[in-house]
Amino acid sequence: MSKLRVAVLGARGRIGSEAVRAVEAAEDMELVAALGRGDELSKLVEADAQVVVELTTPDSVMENLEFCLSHGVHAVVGTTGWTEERLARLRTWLDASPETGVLIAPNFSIGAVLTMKFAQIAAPYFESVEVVELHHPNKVDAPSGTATRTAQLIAEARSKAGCAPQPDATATALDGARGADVDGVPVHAVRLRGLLAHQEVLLGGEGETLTVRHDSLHHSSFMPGILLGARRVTAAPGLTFGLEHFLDLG
Ligand SMILES: NC(=O)C1=CN([C@@H]2O[C@H](COP(=O)(O)OP(=O)(O)OC[C@H]3O[C@@H](n4cnc5c(N)ncnc54)[C@H](OP(=O)(O)O)[C@@H]3O)[C@@H](O)[C@H]2O)C=CC1
Ligand SMILES: O=C(O)C1=N[C@H](C(=O)O)C[C@H](O)C1
Repeated sequence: MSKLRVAVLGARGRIGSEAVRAVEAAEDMELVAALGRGDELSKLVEADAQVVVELTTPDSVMENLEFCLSHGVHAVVGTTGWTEERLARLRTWLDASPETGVLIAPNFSIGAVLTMKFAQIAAPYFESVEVVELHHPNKVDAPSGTATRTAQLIAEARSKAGCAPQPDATATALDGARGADVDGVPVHAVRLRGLLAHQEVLLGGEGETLTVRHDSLHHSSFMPGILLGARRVTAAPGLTFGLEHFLDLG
């Protein structure tokens, strides 16, 4: 059987360099290009890449995806910075390339995907829910894509269940003290040397609390998800948002 022809964009970055090694080690894949900032995207076409793994930065990802979709190259995207406006632009490119698939995964690690699922299940049963994400201090954005997605899923679950807004009697506060408000869910971002990528979802009800915590201790935690995404995206035209859809978690 022929090998899947995979290219990595952001190949010299923290996660990109780990992805290069993972693709090279995968028996069913061939690494056909490993590009960094400044490299010509035309190399993707010259290398006849079937799938691009996009692990660059929020300021680069849109241009890269526009190129991929206009050349019928499927994409597995880990880069953060997704807004409704960006997703709408991506959908117009996908409409023009209906056989091409894009997976955007806020987080490729199985534990983080399950954290989001568990938080979604638990959120309607507690009065209060807050998200705390903790990352290395070189991370470019805050809050993390994972925390934003977690808060959105929590808010959706609570709205569907008809939950009241969360209690919070704060009358005065320093700016930022209550975190960022993502659809009514407070999200707090910690940046600390020594950490990699961690998240806690804190849920509170009368006389009890529940904490769902996940820790990515090494970039290797993201690799099985990236490889799964690359294997599945070629048969999933259009936009898939969240690795859970390829894990049959709904
Ligand atoms: N979904 C997930 O599971 C995960 C997602 N991420 C996300 O992945 C992204 C990258 O994170 P991280 O590796 O830590 O960041 P890094 O800054 O270490 O890596 C980004 C790399 O992309 C390069 N780059 C920038 N623009 C381009 C371009 N146009 N073409 C090719 N390469 C480019 C950068 O080059 P230069 O340094 O020269 O600018 C850099 O080498 C972030 O958005 C992060 O949040 C990270 C981990 C897991
Ligand atoms: O920049 C990182 O490191 C990570 N970024 C992603 C995010 O913003 O959620 C995934 C993970 O948290 C690591």
